[in-house]
Amino acid sequence: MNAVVEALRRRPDHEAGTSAGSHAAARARLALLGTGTVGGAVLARLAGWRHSGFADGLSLVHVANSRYASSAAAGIDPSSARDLLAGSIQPAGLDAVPVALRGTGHRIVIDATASAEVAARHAEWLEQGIHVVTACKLARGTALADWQAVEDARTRGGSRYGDSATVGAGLPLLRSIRELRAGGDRIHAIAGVLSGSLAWLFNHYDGLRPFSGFVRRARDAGYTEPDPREDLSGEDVRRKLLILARAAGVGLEQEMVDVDSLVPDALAALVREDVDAALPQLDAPMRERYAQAYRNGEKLRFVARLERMDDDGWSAKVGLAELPPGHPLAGGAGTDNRVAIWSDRYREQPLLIQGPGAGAGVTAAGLLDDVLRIVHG
Ligand SMILES: NC(=O)C1=CN([C@@H]2O[C@H](COP(=O)(O)OP(=O)(O)OC[C@H]3O[C@@H](n4cnc5c(N)ncnc54)[C@H](O)[C@@H]3O)[C@@H](O)[C@H]2O)C=CC1
Ligand SMILES: N[C@@H](CC=O)C(=O)O
Repeated sequence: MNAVVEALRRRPDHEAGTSAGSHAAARARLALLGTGTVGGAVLARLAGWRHSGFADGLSLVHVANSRYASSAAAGIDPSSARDLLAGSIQPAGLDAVPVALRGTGHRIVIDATASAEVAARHAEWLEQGIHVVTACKLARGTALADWQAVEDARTRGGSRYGDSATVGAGLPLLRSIRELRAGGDRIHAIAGVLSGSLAWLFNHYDGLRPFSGFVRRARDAGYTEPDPREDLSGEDVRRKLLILARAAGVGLEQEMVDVDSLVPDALAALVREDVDAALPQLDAPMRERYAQAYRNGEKLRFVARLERMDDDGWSAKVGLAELPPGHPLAGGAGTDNRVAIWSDRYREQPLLIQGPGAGAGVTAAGLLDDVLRIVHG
Protein backbone atom coordinates (compact mmCIF):
# COMPACT_ATOMS: atom_id res chain seq x y z
CA MET A 1 0.00 0.00 0.00
CA ASN A 2 2.79 2.46 0.89
CA ALA A 3 4.55 1.69 -2.39
CA VAL A 4 1.29 2.40 -4.23
CA VAL A 5 0.77 5.72 -2.49
CA GLU A 6 4.41 6.62 -3.13
CA ALA A 7 3.99 5.82 -6.84
CA LEU A 8 0.85 7.99 -6.95
CA ARG A 9 2.69 10.90 -5.32
CA ARG A 10 5.86 10.60 -7.38
CA ARG A 11 4.61 10.91 -10.89
CA PRO A 12 1.90 12.79 -12.62
CA ASP A 13 0.41 10.30 -15.06
CA HIS A 14 1.78 10.14 -18.54
CA GLU A 15 -1.22 8.59 -20.22
CA ALA A 16 -2.35 8.75 -23.78
CA GLY A 17 -1.57 12.16 -25.11
CA THR A 18 1.63 13.11 -23.37
CA SER A 19 4.35 11.03 -24.95
CA ALA A 20 5.20 10.65 -28.60
CA GLY A 21 4.59 7.30 -30.24
CA SER A 22 7.50 5.56 -31.92
CA HIS A 23 5.43 4.02 -34.73
CA ALA A 24 3.58 7.12 -35.93
CA ALA A 25 4.18 6.29 -39.57
CA ALA A 26 3.16 2.62 -39.36
CA ARG A 27 -0.39 1.35 -39.74
CA ALA A 28 -2.18 1.13 -36.38
CA ARG A 29 -4.34 -1.94 -35.88
CA LEU A 30 -7.47 -1.65 -33.77
CA ALA A 31 -9.52 -4.28 -31.96
CA LEU A 32 -12.96 -3.06 -30.84
CA LEU A 33 -14.58 -4.98 -27.97
CA GLY A 34 -18.26 -4.14 -27.52
CA THR A 35 -20.63 -3.02 -30.25
CA GLY A 36 -23.50 -1.77 -28.08
CA THR A 37 -24.39 1.88 -27.38
CA VAL A 38 -20.79 3.16 -27.20
CA GLY A 39 -19.10 0.60 -29.46
CA GLY A 40 -21.76 1.16 -32.12
CA ALA A 41 -21.01 4.89 -32.03
CA VAL A 42 -17.26 4.16 -32.36
CA LEU A 43 -18.01 2.19 -35.52
CA ALA A 44 -20.22 4.99 -36.85
CA ARG A 45 -17.53 7.61 -36.16
CA LEU A 46 -14.84 5.49 -37.82
CA ALA A 47 -17.10 4.95 -40.82
CA GLY A 48 -17.78 8.68 -41.04
CA TRP A 49 -14.03 9.36 -41.16
CA ARG A 50 -13.52 7.38 -44.36
CA HIS A 51 -13.00 10.40 -46.61
CA SER A 52 -11.78 12.86 -43.99
CA GLY A 53 -8.21 11.68 -43.49
CA PHE A 54 -8.69 11.05 -39.75
CA ALA A 55 -8.83 7.30 -40.31
CA ASP A 56 -5.70 7.25 -42.45
CA GLY A 57 -3.26 4.77 -40.97
CA LEU A 58 -5.95 3.12 -38.80
CA SER A 59 -7.14 -0.38 -39.57
CA LEU A 60 -9.92 -2.16 -37.68
CA VAL A 61 -8.77 -5.80 -37.65
CA HIS A 62 -10.94 -7.32 -34.90
CA VAL A 63 -14.41 -6.65 -33.60
CA ALA A 64 -16.35 -8.56 -30.95
CA ASN A 65 -19.45 -8.50 -28.80
CA SER A 66 -20.15 -10.80 -25.85
CA ARG A 67 -20.93 -13.72 -28.15
CA TYR A 68 -19.08 -13.46 -31.43
CA ALA A 69 -15.94 -12.03 -32.96
CA SER A 70 -14.66 -11.33 -36.43
CA SER A 71 -11.01 -10.81 -37.41
CA ALA A 72 -9.49 -9.80 -40.73
CA ALA A 73 -5.81 -8.87 -41.15
CA ALA A 74 -6.69 -6.83 -44.24
CA GLY A 75 -9.16 -4.72 -42.24
CA ILE A 76 -12.89 -4.64 -41.50
CA ASP A 77 -15.18 -1.97 -42.95
CA PRO A 78 -16.60 -0.26 -39.82
CA SER A 79 -19.92 0.36 -41.54
CA SER A 80 -20.53 -3.37 -42.00
CA ALA A 81 -18.85 -4.63 -38.81
CA ARG A 82 -22.12 -5.27 -36.95
CA ASP A 83 -23.56 -7.22 -39.90
CA LEU A 84 -20.34 -9.18 -40.06
CA LEU A 85 -20.70 -10.09 -36.38
CA ALA A 86 -24.34 -11.04 -36.83
CA GLY A 87 -23.25 -13.63 -39.38
CA SER A 88 -20.07 -14.74 -37.57
CA ILE A 89 -19.57 -18.14 -36.03
CA GLN A 90 -16.18 -17.20 -34.44
CA PRO A 91 -16.73 -17.24 -30.65
CA ALA A 92 -15.73 -14.09 -28.72
CA GLY A 93 -12.70 -15.45 -26.83
CA LEU A 94 -10.32 -12.79 -25.52
CA ASP A 95 -7.23 -14.87 -26.36
CA ALA A 96 -7.94 -14.07 -30.01
CA VAL A 97 -7.35 -10.33 -29.45
CA PRO A 98 -3.50 -10.22 -29.40
CA VAL A 99 -3.43 -12.75 -32.23
CA ALA A 100 -5.64 -10.55 -34.40
CA LEU A 101 -3.48 -7.50 -33.60
CA ARG A 102 -0.17 -9.23 -34.41
CA GLY A 103 2.36 -7.31 -36.55
CA THR A 104 4.49 -4.17 -36.40
CA GLY A 105 3.20 -0.69 -35.55
CA HIS A 106 0.69 0.33 -32.92
CA ARG A 107 -1.69 -2.31 -31.57
CA ILE A 108 -4.69 -0.82 -29.80
CA VAL A 109 -7.60 -2.44 -27.95
CA ILE A 110 -10.71 -0.25 -27.60
CA ASP A 111 -12.78 -1.51 -24.67
CA ALA A 112 -16.41 -0.42 -25.12
CA THR A 113 -17.80 -3.10 -22.82
CA ALA A 114 -18.90 -3.05 -19.19
CA SER A 115 -17.22 -6.43 -18.73
CA ALA A 116 -15.07 -7.29 -15.70
CA GLU A 117 -13.62 -10.17 -17.73
CA VAL A 118 -12.35 -7.74 -20.39
CA ALA A 119 -11.10 -5.24 -17.77
CA ALA A 120 -9.13 -8.05 -16.11
CA ARG A 121 -7.12 -8.41 -19.35
CA HIS A 122 -6.05 -4.76 -19.61
CA ALA A 123 -2.83 -5.24 -17.61
CA GLU A 124 -1.87 -8.34 -19.58
CA TRP A 125 -2.31 -6.54 -22.92
CA LEU A 126 -0.43 -3.45 -21.73
CA GLU A 127 2.44 -5.65 -20.60
CA GLN A 128 2.60 -7.09 -24.12
CA GLY A 129 2.99 -3.57 -25.52
CA ILE A 130 -0.63 -3.36 -26.67
CA HIS A 131 -2.19 0.03 -25.94
CA VAL A 132 -5.60 0.04 -24.27
CA VAL A 133 -8.24 2.75 -24.73
CA THR A 134 -11.27 2.25 -22.53
CA ALA A 135 -14.72 3.54 -21.62
CA CYS A 136 -15.00 0.83 -18.96
CA LYS A 137 -14.07 1.94 -15.44
CA LEU A 138 -13.58 -1.48 -13.91
CA ALA A 139 -9.78 -1.72 -14.26
CA ARG A 140 -8.95 1.69 -12.80
CA GLY A 141 -11.99 2.55 -10.69
CA THR A 142 -12.26 -0.48 -8.43
CA ALA A 143 -9.54 -2.03 -6.20
CA LEU A 144 -6.36 0.04 -5.81
CA ALA A 145 -4.32 -3.11 -6.54
CA ASP A 146 -5.96 -3.33 -9.99
CA TRP A 147 -5.16 0.33 -10.64
CA GLN A 148 -1.55 -0.41 -9.65
CA ALA A 149 -1.44 -3.47 -11.93
CA VAL A 150 -2.39 -1.27 -14.89
CA GLU A 151 0.29 1.28 -13.92
CA ASP A 152 2.99 -1.38 -13.59
CA ALA A 153 2.00 -3.13 -16.80
CA ARG A 154 2.08 -0.02 -18.95
CA THR A 155 5.47 0.91 -17.53
CA ARG A 156 6.85 -2.55 -18.26
CA GLY A 157 5.18 -2.78 -21.68
CA GLY A 158 6.00 0.77 -22.79
CA SER A 159 2.34 1.03 -23.70
CA ARG A 160 -0.29 3.68 -23.07
CA TYR A 161 -3.67 3.71 -21.38
CA GLY A 162 -6.35 6.00 -22.81
CA ASP A 163 -8.93 6.60 -20.11
CA SER A 164 -10.49 9.95 -21.14
CA ALA A 165 -13.88 8.32 -21.69
CA THR A 166 -14.06 6.78 -18.22
CA VAL A 167 -14.90 10.06 -16.44
CA GLY A 168 -17.08 12.77 -17.98
CA ALA A 169 -17.44 10.75 -21.21
CA GLY A 170 -14.34 12.43 -22.64
CA LEU A 171 -14.62 15.88 -21.01
CA PRO A 172 -11.11 17.22 -20.27
CA LEU A 173 -11.23 16.25 -16.58
CA LEU A 174 -8.47 13.69 -16.15
CA ARG A 175 -6.30 15.60 -18.56
CA SER A 176 -6.70 18.85 -16.58
CA ILE A 177 -5.85 17.16 -13.28
CA ARG A 178 -2.76 15.54 -14.80
CA GLU A 179 -1.64 18.80 -16.36
CA LEU A 180 -2.07 20.67 -13.07
CA ARG A 181 0.09 18.05 -11.35
CA ALA A 182 2.64 18.08 -14.15
CA GLY A 183 2.88 21.85 -13.58
CA GLY A 184 3.68 21.35 -9.89
CA ASP A 185 0.22 21.86 -8.36
CA ARG A 186 -1.20 19.72 -5.59
CA ILE A 187 -4.90 18.94 -5.83
CA HIS A 188 -6.81 19.97 -2.68
CA ALA A 189 -10.39 19.07 -3.54
CA ILE A 190 -12.68 17.92 -6.31
CA ALA A 191 -16.47 18.25 -6.18
CA GLY A 192 -18.99 17.68 -8.87
CA VAL A 193 -21.81 15.99 -10.68
CA LEU A 194 -20.03 13.03 -12.29
CA SER A 195 -22.97 11.01 -13.59
CA GLY A 196 -24.55 11.96 -16.89
CA SER A 197 -27.59 9.77 -16.34
CA LEU A 198 -28.23 11.05 -12.79
CA ALA A 199 -27.72 14.62 -14.00
CA TRP A 200 -30.30 14.00 -16.71
CA LEU A 201 -32.69 12.41 -14.21
CA PHE A 202 -32.52 15.27 -11.72
CA ASN A 203 -32.70 17.87 -14.50
CA HIS A 204 -35.97 16.28 -15.68
CA TYR A 205 -37.70 14.76 -12.65
CA ASP A 206 -40.63 16.95 -11.60
CA GLY A 207 -41.95 15.11 -8.55
CA LEU A 208 -45.25 14.52 -10.37
CA ARG A 209 -44.59 11.81 -12.94
CA PRO A 210 -43.04 8.52 -11.70
CA PHE A 211 -39.27 8.57 -11.28
CA SER A 212 -39.12 5.04 -12.76
CA GLY A 213 -40.40 6.37 -16.09
CA PHE A 214 -37.51 8.83 -16.23
CA VAL A 215 -35.04 6.02 -15.42
CA ARG A 216 -36.38 4.04 -18.39
CA ARG A 217 -36.02 7.08 -20.64
CA ALA A 218 -32.41 7.65 -19.50
CA ARG A 219 -31.64 3.98 -20.12
CA ASP A 220 -33.26 4.01 -23.57
CA ALA A 221 -31.30 7.14 -24.49
CA GLY A 222 -28.05 5.24 -23.72
CA TYR A 223 -27.07 7.34 -20.69
CA THR A 224 -27.22 4.68 -17.98
CA GLU A 225 -24.98 1.69 -17.48
CA PRO A 226 -26.31 -1.54 -19.02
CA ASP A 227 -27.78 -2.16 -15.53
CA PRO A 228 -29.16 1.24 -14.32
CA ARG A 229 -28.73 0.19 -10.68
CA GLU A 230 -24.98 0.79 -11.23
CA ASP A 231 -25.82 4.49 -11.63
CA LEU A 232 -28.62 4.73 -9.07
CA SER A 233 -26.58 2.99 -6.38
CA GLY A 234 -23.76 5.51 -6.76
CA GLU A 235 -21.34 2.72 -7.73
CA ASP A 236 -20.58 4.24 -11.14
CA VAL A 237 -19.92 7.61 -9.50
CA ARG A 238 -17.74 5.97 -6.84
CA ARG A 239 -15.61 4.47 -9.66
CA LYS A 240 -15.31 7.85 -11.36
CA LEU A 241 -14.33 9.56 -8.11
CA LEU A 242 -11.68 6.87 -7.49
CA ILE A 243 -10.27 7.36 -11.01
CA LEU A 244 -10.12 11.13 -10.49
CA ALA A 245 -8.62 10.76 -7.00
CA ARG A 246 -5.90 8.40 -8.22
CA ALA A 247 -5.08 10.75 -11.11
CA ALA A 248 -4.80 13.46 -8.44
CA GLY A 249 -2.25 11.31 -6.57
CA VAL A 250 -4.63 10.12 -3.87
CA GLY A 251 -4.51 6.35 -3.41
CA LEU A 252 -8.02 5.69 -2.14
CA GLU A 253 -9.43 2.21 -1.71
CA GLN A 254 -13.07 1.63 -2.69
CA GLU A 255 -14.17 1.34 0.94
CA MET A 256 -12.79 4.82 1.66
CA VAL A 257 -15.58 6.39 -0.40
CA ASP A 258 -18.79 6.85 1.55
CA VAL A 259 -21.64 6.05 -0.88
CA ASP A 260 -25.31 6.88 -0.30
CA SER A 261 -27.30 4.61 -2.64
CA LEU A 262 -30.72 5.48 -4.08
CA VAL A 263 -31.55 1.79 -4.65
CA PRO A 264 -33.85 0.17 -2.05
CA ASP A 265 -32.50 -3.16 -0.73
CA ALA A 266 -35.29 -5.17 -2.38
CA LEU A 267 -34.41 -3.72 -5.81
CA ALA A 268 -30.68 -4.23 -5.22
CA ALA A 269 -31.28 -7.93 -4.51
CA LEU A 270 -33.01 -8.71 -7.83
CA VAL A 271 -31.48 -10.49 -10.81
CA ARG A 272 -31.00 -8.16 -13.76
CA GLU A 273 -33.93 -9.54 -15.81
CA ASP A 274 -36.36 -8.54 -13.03
CA VAL A 275 -35.09 -4.98 -12.56
CA ASP A 276 -37.23 -3.18 -15.13
CA ALA A 277 -40.54 -4.37 -13.66
CA ALA A 278 -39.35 -3.42 -10.16
CA LEU A 279 -38.19 0.12 -10.98
CA PRO A 280 -41.41 1.63 -9.51
CA GLN A 281 -39.95 0.76 -6.08
CA LEU A 282 -37.97 3.98 -6.58
CA ASP A 283 -41.04 6.16 -7.04
CA ALA A 284 -42.30 6.78 -3.49
CA PRO A 285 -38.90 7.46 -1.85
CA MET A 286 -37.84 9.77 -4.71
CA ARG A 287 -41.15 11.65 -4.59
CA GLU A 288 -40.54 12.24 -0.88
CA ARG A 289 -36.92 13.42 -1.44
CA TYR A 290 -38.10 15.75 -4.21
CA ALA A 291 -40.99 17.18 -2.15
CA GLN A 292 -38.67 17.94 0.76
CA ALA A 293 -36.14 19.73 -1.49
CA TYR A 294 -38.97 21.60 -3.24
CA ARG A 295 -40.35 22.83 0.09
CA ASN A 296 -36.89 24.21 0.93
CA GLY A 297 -36.56 25.87 -2.50
CA GLU A 298 -33.64 23.55 -3.33
CA LYS A 299 -32.60 21.29 -6.20
CA LEU A 300 -31.60 17.64 -6.02
CA ARG A 301 -28.16 16.84 -7.44
CA PHE A 302 -26.10 13.64 -7.15
CA VAL A 303 -22.74 14.95 -6.00
CA ALA A 304 -19.28 13.47 -5.47
CA ARG A 305 -16.77 15.18 -3.18
CA LEU A 306 -13.10 14.55 -2.47
CA GLU A 307 -11.47 16.84 0.10
CA ARG A 308 -8.08 17.04 1.76
CA MET A 309 -8.62 17.19 5.55
CA ASP A 310 -6.65 19.20 8.09
CA ASP A 311 -4.65 16.12 9.09
CA ASP A 312 -3.73 15.56 5.40
CA GLY A 313 -6.09 12.59 5.18
CA TRP A 314 -8.92 12.58 2.64
CA SER A 315 -12.68 12.58 2.83
CA ALA A 316 -14.57 11.07 -0.12
CA LYS A 317 -18.38 11.04 -0.38
CA VAL A 318 -20.98 10.29 -3.02
CA GLY A 319 -24.71 10.89 -2.67
CA LEU A 320 -27.81 12.97 -3.28
CA ALA A 321 -27.58 16.57 -2.09
CA GLU A 322 -30.13 19.37 -1.79
CA LEU A 323 -28.55 22.49 -3.25
CA PRO A 324 -29.79 26.08 -3.49
CA PRO A 325 -30.53 26.96 -7.15
CA GLY A 326 -27.56 29.38 -7.28
CA HIS A 327 -25.05 26.77 -6.08
CA PRO A 328 -22.21 26.18 -8.60
CA LEU A 329 -23.09 22.46 -8.86
CA ALA A 330 -26.83 23.05 -9.32
CA GLY A 331 -26.45 24.47 -12.84
CA GLY A 332 -26.16 22.72 -16.17
CA ALA A 333 -28.73 20.94 -18.32
CA GLY A 334 -29.31 17.57 -19.97
CA THR A 335 -26.56 15.11 -19.06
CA ASP A 336 -24.13 17.84 -18.05
CA ASN A 337 -21.34 16.95 -15.67
CA ARG A 338 -20.11 19.94 -13.70
CA VAL A 339 -16.86 19.56 -11.81
CA ALA A 340 -14.90 21.99 -9.62
CA ILE A 341 -11.18 21.41 -8.99
CA TRP A 342 -9.23 23.22 -6.24
CA SER A 343 -5.44 23.14 -6.52
CA ASP A 344 -2.51 25.32 -5.47
CA ARG A 345 -3.17 27.81 -8.25
CA TYR A 346 -6.98 27.51 -8.04
CA ARG A 347 -7.17 27.88 -4.28
CA GLU A 348 -9.97 30.42 -3.85
CA GLN A 349 -11.92 30.07 -7.08
CA PRO A 350 -11.89 26.52 -8.46
CA LEU A 351 -11.35 25.47 -12.05
CA LEU A 352 -14.82 24.56 -13.36
CA ILE A 353 -15.38 22.07 -16.17
CA GLN A 354 -18.86 21.46 -17.53
CA GLY A 355 -20.36 19.57 -20.46
CA PRO A 356 -22.28 16.45 -21.48
CA GLY A 357 -21.16 13.54 -19.30
CA ALA A 358 -22.92 10.61 -20.95
CA GLY A 359 -24.13 9.54 -24.37
CA ALA A 360 -22.85 7.39 -27.19
CA GLY A 361 -21.53 10.18 -29.43
CA VAL A 362 -19.39 12.07 -26.91
CA THR A 363 -18.05 8.85 -25.40
CA ALA A 364 -17.07 7.40 -28.78
CA ALA A 365 -15.38 10.69 -29.64
CA GLY A 366 -13.44 10.55 -26.34
CA LEU A 367 -12.28 7.02 -27.11
CA LEU A 368 -11.16 7.86 -30.63
CA ASP A 369 -9.42 11.05 -29.44
CA ASP A 370 -7.29 8.79 -27.22
CA VAL A 371 -6.60 6.47 -30.18
CA LEU A 372 -5.41 9.42 -32.28
CA ARG A 373 -3.22 10.71 -29.43
CA ILE A 374 -1.52 7.32 -29.25
CA VAL A 375 -1.07 7.09 -33.01
CA HIS A 376 0.07 10.66 -33.60
CA GLY A 377 1.92 11.21 -30.31
N1 LIG B 1 -23.30 5.04 -22.23
C1 LIG B 1 -22.54 6.08 -21.90
O1 LIG B 1 -22.92 7.25 -21.98
C2 LIG B 1 -21.15 5.82 -21.40
C3 LIG B 1 -20.69 4.56 -21.19
N2 LIG B 1 -19.43 4.34 -20.73
C4 LIG B 1 -18.98 2.98 -20.54
O2 LIG B 1 -18.98 2.33 -21.81
C5 LIG B 1 -19.11 0.93 -21.59
C6 LIG B 1 -20.16 0.37 -22.56
O3 LIG B 1 -21.40 0.95 -22.26
P1 LIG B 1 -22.63 0.75 -23.28
O4 LIG B 1 -22.17 0.82 -24.68
O5 LIG B 1 -23.66 1.69 -22.80
O6 LIG B 1 -23.06 -0.75 -22.94
P2 LIG B 1 -23.89 -1.77 -23.89
O7 LIG B 1 -24.51 -2.77 -22.97
O8 LIG B 1 -24.75 -1.03 -24.84
O9 LIG B 1 -22.75 -2.49 -24.74
C7 LIG B 1 -21.82 -3.36 -24.16
C8 LIG B 1 -21.21 -4.20 -25.28
O10 LIG B 1 -20.16 -4.99 -24.73
C9 LIG B 1 -20.28 -6.32 -25.28
N3 LIG B 1 -19.54 -7.25 -24.44
C10 LIG B 1 -19.83 -7.69 -23.18
N4 LIG B 1 -18.89 -8.58 -22.78
C11 LIG B 1 -18.00 -8.69 -23.79
C12 LIG B 1 -16.82 -9.47 -24.00
N5 LIG B 1 -16.37 -10.31 -23.05
N6 LIG B 1 -16.15 -9.34 -25.16
C13 LIG B 1 -16.59 -8.50 -26.13
N7 LIG B 1 -17.70 -7.74 -26.00
C14 LIG B 1 -18.40 -7.84 -24.84
C15 LIG B 1 -21.77 -6.54 -25.35
O11 LIG B 1 -22.10 -7.61 -26.20
C16 LIG B 1 -22.19 -5.18 -25.93
O12 LIG B 1 -21.98 -5.18 -27.33
C17 LIG B 1 -19.45 0.75 -20.11
O13 LIG B 1 -18.28 0.36 -19.42
C18 LIG B 1 -19.87 2.14 -19.66
O14 LIG B 1 -19.57 2.39 -18.31
C19 LIG B 1 -18.57 5.36 -20.48
C20 LIG B 1 -18.95 6.65 -20.69
C21 LIG B 1 -20.29 6.99 -21.12
N1 LIG C 1 -23.72 5.65 -16.87
C1 LIG C 1 -22.71 6.65 -16.94
C2 LIG C 1 -22.22 6.75 -18.35
C3 LIG C 1 -20.87 7.30 -18.39
O1 LIG C 1 -19.94 6.85 -17.74
C4 LIG C 1 -23.29 8.00 -16.51
O2 LIG C 1 -24.49 8.07 -16.32
O3 LIG C 1 -22.52 8.95 -16.36
